[in-house]
Amino acid sequence: KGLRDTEHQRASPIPSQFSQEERVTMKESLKGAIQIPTVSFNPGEFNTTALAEFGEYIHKVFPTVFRTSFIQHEVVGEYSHLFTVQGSDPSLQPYMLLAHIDVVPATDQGWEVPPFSGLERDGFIYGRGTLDNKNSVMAILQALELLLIRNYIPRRSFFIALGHDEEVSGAHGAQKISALLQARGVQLAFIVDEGSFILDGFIPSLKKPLAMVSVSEKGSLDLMLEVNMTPGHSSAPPKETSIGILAAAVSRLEQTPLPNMFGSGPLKMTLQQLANEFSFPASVIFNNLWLFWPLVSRLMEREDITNALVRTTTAVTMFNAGIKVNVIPPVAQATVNFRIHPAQTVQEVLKLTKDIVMDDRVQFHVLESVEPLPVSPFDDQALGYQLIRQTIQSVFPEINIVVPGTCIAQTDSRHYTNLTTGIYRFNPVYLQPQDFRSIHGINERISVQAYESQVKFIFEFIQNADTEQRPVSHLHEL
Ligand SMILES: CCCCCCCC/C=C\CCCCCCCC(=O)N[C@@H](Cc1ccc(O)cc1)C(=O)O
Ligand SMILES: [Zn+2]
Ligand SMILES: [Zn+2]
Repeated sequence: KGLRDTEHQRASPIPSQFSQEERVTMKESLKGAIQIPTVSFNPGEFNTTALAEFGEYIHKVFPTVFRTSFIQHEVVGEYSHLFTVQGSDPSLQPYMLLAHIDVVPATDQGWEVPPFSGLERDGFIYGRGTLDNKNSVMAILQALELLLIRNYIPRRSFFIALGHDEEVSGAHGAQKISALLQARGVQLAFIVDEGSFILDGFIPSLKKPLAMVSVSEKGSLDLMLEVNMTPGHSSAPPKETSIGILAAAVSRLEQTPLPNMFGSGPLKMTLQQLANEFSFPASVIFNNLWLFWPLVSRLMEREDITNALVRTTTAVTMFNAGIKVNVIPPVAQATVNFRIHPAQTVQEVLKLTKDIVMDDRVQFHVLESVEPLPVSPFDDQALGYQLIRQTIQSVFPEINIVVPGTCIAQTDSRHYTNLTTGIYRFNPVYLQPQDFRSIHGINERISVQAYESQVKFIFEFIQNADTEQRPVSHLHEL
């Protein structure tokens, strides 16, 4: 099912087998990348020394990529990198692989090894960026380097875009690369970015791992709530202060989750495709969602991660108030980060929020908002989705569940909707719930074997993408 077997759709003509020396080199290169603290702190506030060092580092560890005549390398926005790999067949529409080189900050606290040490312990490489997202940066370039060493020449052109500020919104990296490509008239067949994994143990009644390819991503609304009151002496306080009023408003928001949207958006398709993978009685429940949806939607609300799939989430992330111990505070401010369900809009969330707070003394300031992303095609004709499926089947033959899903966070790919309608978020790496918590958390790590598999996946994916787009039609399946 999926891509038609044409003469060009051979199973990876260059075998994805790497020598012992290559395997050691690839893991050491990843460790070196982790040791460069390319931290993004705030929009416009990055470790520029580290970002510059990272640029030099990739030149050093991937020399063939940089000296190949059909690959053009450009630095965009000072620290982001755009590679244009010219294929031999201009009739094939190009695609793009995305990753980001920046990471969120990390202190040593709670880590088994320092977060920028890149140390290997018991078969795992530890460090900030091992899952998010230097693994992808390095695996993409590593796979290309290994292909080039084997004299590979692609048929289909592709781009590699490595942003340097994804963790603080991508305005200087991805957004600029996107504008540059648009100005050049580029239209892409599809994009592959971070944003989902091979999920293992996320659904209690499903014992098998499943590959979830995110075909949409949630939107967001950063809302600042503000209360202004007359300041005064704390010895004769008013009945309510700006802090008390704001705290009550914020508490109402936390206590009143936005509506459960189960049944709308890509989740329904995800569960329908998963239905037959459950054993009895869960299989009956998932095959009859028309009857059991109230039960399933309630079960999903129970866990934070699955709750994030069924509704717009509300997270109070900042709270500032007070200037001195004996001064009634003039102003109190709180910032709330909403992650918007694909079936809702920014305006709807704003209205619901005002209705919940129901207090005229609370002012609302929209700091930033992004609508949820459209759903990318994932049918038999969808080249990007089918190539990911095909490559999963070959690299991870033990995985027989590949489903479309929704990314609960945001990715740089949102800056590229002007270039393609096919945006797929998938990291070919096994992820368990405790690994999920390590992303932006502590003890982020990747096993050496998982990293090798990721390189193998991209090595095969690039070759598989050389197929002509001849997806299987339903007629041929009859
Ligand atoms: C039914 C099956 C259960 C499915 C469970 C889903 C599990 C989710 C698995 C993986 C998701 C991992 C997502 C990783 C990507 C993280 C990307 C990220 O952190 N992006 C930032 C971007 C951002 C946005 C706004 C800003 O001001 C700064 C940065 C984010 O916060 O979203
Ligand atoms: Zn990331
Ligand atoms: Zn991140």
